[in-house]
Amino acid sequence: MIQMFNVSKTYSNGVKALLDVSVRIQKGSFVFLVGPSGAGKSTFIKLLFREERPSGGQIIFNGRSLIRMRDKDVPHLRRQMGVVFQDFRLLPKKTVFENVAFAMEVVEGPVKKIRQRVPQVLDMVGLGSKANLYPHQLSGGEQQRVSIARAIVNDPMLIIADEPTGNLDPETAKEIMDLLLDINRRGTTIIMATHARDIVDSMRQRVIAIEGGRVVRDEERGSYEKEKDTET
Ligand SMILES: Nc1ncnc2c1ncn2[C@@H]1O[C@H](COP(=O)(O)OP(=O)(O)OP(=O)(O)O)[C@@H](O)[C@H]1O
Repeated sequence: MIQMFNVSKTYSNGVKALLDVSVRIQKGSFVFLVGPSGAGKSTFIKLLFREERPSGGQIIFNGRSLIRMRDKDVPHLRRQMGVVFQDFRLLPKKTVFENVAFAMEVVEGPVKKIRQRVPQVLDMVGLGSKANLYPHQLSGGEQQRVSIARAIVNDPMLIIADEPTGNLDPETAKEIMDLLLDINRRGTTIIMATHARDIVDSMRQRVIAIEGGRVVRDEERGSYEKEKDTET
């Protein structure tokens, strides 16, 4: 579903955030993106979302080149993706229902479908009874559930999550991971950038490690850090 060929990104200030990155991500997979602060994880994610353009190389999403894609086609691209951030990014003056409905309104979903779909998705993330509350009336974990509901409401092919558990305690983080895994099992591809070593080590999914802008490790059932060589 995603192919990156020799992708590099140099920002206008000369910082080389990514260098010669080539990866292929299959539809339906769950991928962790790990690496130290400043390694290039967020840049990787921004390129997929076409928030940034690469300086070199090629990116294919669902058969289409993100390099050649015209700006007017970017909203259509983004409709196929849901994004989840560390800081939730909910609209504070809208209720839970309205926050999720808003994501459908911006893509001009019909009112009838919105009324049907939003409660369905809120039930799925375990917030069926909190539809009329405002974000400040929710716990951090609940706010992240709203942001996940918003990310999946338009039934995207891909969820991109940038440190989704970064602001949550370990138990709540685990619940959020169970929810993401559940969404993945229903067929949605998930790419998650994280510093959460315990989560990565317990889930044993594909791990792409980036350091200094380069992919230094790519393992099918990987761990947060390179496992020590047991041979002597
Ligand atoms: N808009 C920008 N302009 C200039 N340099 C940038 C910009 N965004 C990121 N960088 C630089 O690019 C490099 C990679 O940053 P990036 O945010 O991709 O790292 P990261 O792995 O996501 O880090 P973190 O784990 O801290 O979020 C860093 O050196 C950063 O300072």
